Amino acid sequence: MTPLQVSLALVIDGGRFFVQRRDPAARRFPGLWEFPGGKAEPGETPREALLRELREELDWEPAAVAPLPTVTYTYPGLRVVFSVFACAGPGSPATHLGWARLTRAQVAALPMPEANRNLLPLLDRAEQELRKISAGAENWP
Ligand SMILES: Nc1nc2c([nH]c(=O)n2[C@H]2C[C@H](O)[C@@H](COP(=O)(O)OP(=O)(O)OP(=O)(O)O)O2)c(=O)[nH]1
Repeated sequence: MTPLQVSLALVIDGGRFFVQRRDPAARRFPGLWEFPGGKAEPGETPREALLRELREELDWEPAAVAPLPTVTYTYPGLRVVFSVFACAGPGSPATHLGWARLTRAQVAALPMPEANRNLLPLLDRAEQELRKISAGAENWP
């Protein structure tokens, strides 16, 4: 099974994570909550896919991006490799979907796709990794 390459953003502001609600009419995981991101296009690096998805989905560009460990998850008939990045920056993501900024505990209580349970440990590391790469950066925070 060729894995699907998906880039995801843990967008952090004030210790809270940005989540959005999938379309209730979506083919897969209708109405569940998720992190912004999506499938990489052929030839794209995970980071390029991330930045494109954030631009397309949220009209937003992060000022700081920190890579987190990759997570692989196998759904029935679908293997997904998640390239996860902690992101922060000024401005507000804009989406037509329902959205919220929530604490880690609130995110953990949301109905999300199965795979996301394996992403939760990364929420603890996200802020820490961002601080490391943003040390000295002017725009953040
Ligand atoms: N964006 C996002 N996708 C997720 C999360 N968790 C999770 O299992 N996924 C899955 C759903 C999709 O199969 C895939 C992301 O692909 P996508 O966002 O480009 O595609 P899509 O919603 O149109 O989904 P699909 O019907 O094409 O599979 O990863 C998550 O937190 N965020």
